[in-house]
Amino acid sequence: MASDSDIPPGLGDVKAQVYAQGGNEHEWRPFKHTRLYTNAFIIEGNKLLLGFKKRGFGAGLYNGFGGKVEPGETPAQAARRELQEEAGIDAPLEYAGRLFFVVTGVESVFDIRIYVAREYVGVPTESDEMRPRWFALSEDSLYARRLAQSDPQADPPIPGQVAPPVPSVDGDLPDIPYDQMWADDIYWLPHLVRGGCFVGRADFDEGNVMRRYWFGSVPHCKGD
Ligand SMILES: Nc1[nH]c(=O)nc2c1ncn2[C@H]1C[C@H](O)[C@@H](COP(=O)(O)OP(=O)(O)OP(=O)(O)O)O1
Repeated sequence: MASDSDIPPGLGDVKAQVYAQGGNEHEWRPFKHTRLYTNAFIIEGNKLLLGFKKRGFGAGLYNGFGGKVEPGETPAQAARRELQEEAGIDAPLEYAGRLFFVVTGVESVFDIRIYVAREYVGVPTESDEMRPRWFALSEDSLYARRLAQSDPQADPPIPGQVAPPVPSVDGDLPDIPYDQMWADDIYWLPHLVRGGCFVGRADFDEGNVMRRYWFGSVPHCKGD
């Protein structure tokens, strides 16, 4: 387990096993305000549903479905509402992790609760904010890309990384578009897909560049 002094400020009292970190020559940025957000991912068999963000923060990138937790809501309630609003579907979302992002030019810090479901009800439907699209979830696409992009000093081997490609039933679906996603996603999405729980922080410079980052796995998923 990472010692308390390794856990980045903002993540609270958490016991985590670090599996990726970088930019340690930089200090973590100080922050004043945090704001709660959600982000939800749907996995169906060997497919992952993402949304192309059409407007607002992160426009032009693929991501899960989510947004701000409104007053009076729990994060779990907000996650379900946002999934309905942005993708037109309902799902039994389960907590998977917590991510903390400090972004240049954004005054409050993103404190994001991540959720996942392996079933859903309804038909994924384009909204004003998001255009849903399925991507292929093969071991090959997840881990080969992660290996290719990871910082060699940071990543201990993860079981499954060198698994041969898994034939996809939906063979014509595109691979997960990590080059059109937030730079942190490649570090934790593979954990989410495998059913793991995680915590992490990244401080961003302009242009989707992580200045300092830290991701760890946690043994039990505890969230609200
Ligand atoms: N570095 C990052 N990596 C990532 O994967 N998701 C991030 C991220 N930084 C922010 N997000 C997510 C959190 C959240 O789901 C979304 C930002 O929320 P939005 O901008 O969609 O919220 P809005 O202000 O539109 O909220 P609503 O109006 O409540 O939908 O982007």
